[in-house]
Amino acid sequence: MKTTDLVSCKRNISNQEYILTDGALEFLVKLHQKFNGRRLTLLKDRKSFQTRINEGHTLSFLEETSDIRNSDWKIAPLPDDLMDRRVEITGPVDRKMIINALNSGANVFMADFEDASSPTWENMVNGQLNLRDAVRKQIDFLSSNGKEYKLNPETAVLVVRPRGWHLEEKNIYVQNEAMSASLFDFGLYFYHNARQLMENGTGPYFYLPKIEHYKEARLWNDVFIFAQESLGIPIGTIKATVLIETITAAFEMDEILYELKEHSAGLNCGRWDYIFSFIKKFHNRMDVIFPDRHLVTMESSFMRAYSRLAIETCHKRNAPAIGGMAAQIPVKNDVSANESAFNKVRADKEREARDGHDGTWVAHPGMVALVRDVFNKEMPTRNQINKKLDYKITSKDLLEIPPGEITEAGLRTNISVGIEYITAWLNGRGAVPINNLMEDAATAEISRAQVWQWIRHPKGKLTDGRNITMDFVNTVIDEELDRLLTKYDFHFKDKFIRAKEIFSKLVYNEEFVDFLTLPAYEELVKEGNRDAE
Ligand SMILES: CC(=O)SCCNC(=O)CCNC(=O)[C@H](O)C(C)(C)COP(=O)(O)OP(=O)(O)OC[C@H]1O[C@@H](n2cnc3c(N)ncnc32)[C@H](O)[C@@H]1OP(=O)(O)O
Ligand SMILES: O=CC(=O)O
Ligand SMILES: [Mg+2]
Repeated sequence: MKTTDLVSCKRNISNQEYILTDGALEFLVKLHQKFNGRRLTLLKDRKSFQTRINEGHTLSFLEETSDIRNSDWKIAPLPDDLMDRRVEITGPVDRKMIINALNSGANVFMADFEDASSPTWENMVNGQLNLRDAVRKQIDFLSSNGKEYKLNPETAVLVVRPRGWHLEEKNIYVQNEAMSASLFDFGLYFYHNARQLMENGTGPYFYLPKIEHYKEARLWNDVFIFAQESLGIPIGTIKATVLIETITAAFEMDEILYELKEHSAGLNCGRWDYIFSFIKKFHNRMDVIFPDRHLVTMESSFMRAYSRLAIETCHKRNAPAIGGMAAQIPVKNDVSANESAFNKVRADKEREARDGHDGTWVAHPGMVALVRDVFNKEMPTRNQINKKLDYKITSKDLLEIPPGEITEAGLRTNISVGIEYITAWLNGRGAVPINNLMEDAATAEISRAQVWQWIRHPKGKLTDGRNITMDFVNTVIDEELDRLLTKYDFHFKDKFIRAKEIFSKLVYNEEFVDFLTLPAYEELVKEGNRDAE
């Protein structure tokens, strides 16, 4: 039996044969056979740890790894093209957006299979095809309005973010198991492009999302070693930046850098998932409740503490600490709202640069020049890793609850944004502008998690004293759905209704659902299968 006979592909779309070649499938099978068991065990560990937290266990820095925190070690030296990352643009793996992002003037482009992408089979396969073409500098695009897109001579350094460990790619089965989405995204990009990237003078670079424990970073490191050995590429060629975007990972920053040290390209503050993770991990705790979403900002003391701890930890280990995403994007046809959006992004980036970040993320090409100017002023050198800091952050600082009120407007926004975002996701878009803000899977997670918590928490009351009951939420969901249907002139009505059902289940389900993308993905798979019939 050939190795490729072990794989079955549930969907068939044009051109997938250029990505799912026999060699690539063989590589995916090997990754699956070697690492999927460990992935599943680590996911079980996440569940048992959640049970412990539900029973009252609080987070603290780990005893078992104190040697790693207290001893002197550094990550391996970084390649030259990762030394200056002052502006990093992110975006989905859409063909036009890849070209725009690579041409945007940013130092780095993070091509995102994760928070910014809806994982339809079409998006995932075409994303791989687009990246393959981009790496070979053979990517172009003609839009329906006749605008032509091609790469500039100088482009951003490409970094790819595969999906997180919790997700599966249900269109690919190895024997009777669905493939891990992380191994699928990583494996295909690495297999097709690692050598070409090296010939281009760069390398296979990754962002790693939603890690909850240092052993999950160890798993990635072992995947990297195996992948490099399999293709005969020197160990340490892969470089990966880990997003610190779960509350548990905030207590294990040193450990995560240590696990990946020959492959590490530092840490990034994934602020939106971090807020979500805090609410999720402590959803059962009566001393934890967050106010309206817009009141939880990087100025909130627990968020400032976390980003400062990331910077301090990285610099101690000679690693870059990259800042996060301000959600403001340029506002069309409203000069003062546009100015306000730019001012907010400027203030956010000034704080990050002054605190010691070595670069940061932007959501939109229109923000690149602004953020570059801020970092040029605040950071005249290629990075500021040499700035060794001692912010003296404690567990208590990381766990401080942000103060503030819960309002009816805040509840309505969460419900409306949640339903509108899930609708876009079911339509194949993973990042969308809503109310002049970038919304993606991470920001939408906060919205639905807050509604779940406010319904159940004794302090889940509006400022005027009304309780946030299921009945009240139900009424608001119906009203917001009607408003959305009218706003979109009843286009995508079926999708809105499906999104409302998914959102409602997420907030009514007694057990907190780990990720909204899990039930929403089931819907995508069902729809894909229907289309294929
Ligand atoms: C929490 C996190 O994980 S953050 C990281 C994940 N999230 C993201 O990456 C979101 C990235 N940003 C985006 O997807 C987009 O900016 C959105 C959805 C927020 C707004 O997109 P749009 O409504 O299309 O913006 P807008 O109409 O102003 O775009 C103007 C042009 O800029 C392009 N553009 C906008 N954002 C990007 C981007 N991030 N990358 C590349 N091109 C972009 C558009 O494609 C458009 O190009 P065109 O003029 O050639 O047609
Ligand atoms: O991935 C980034 C985040 O903020 O979440
Ligand atoms: Mg995230």
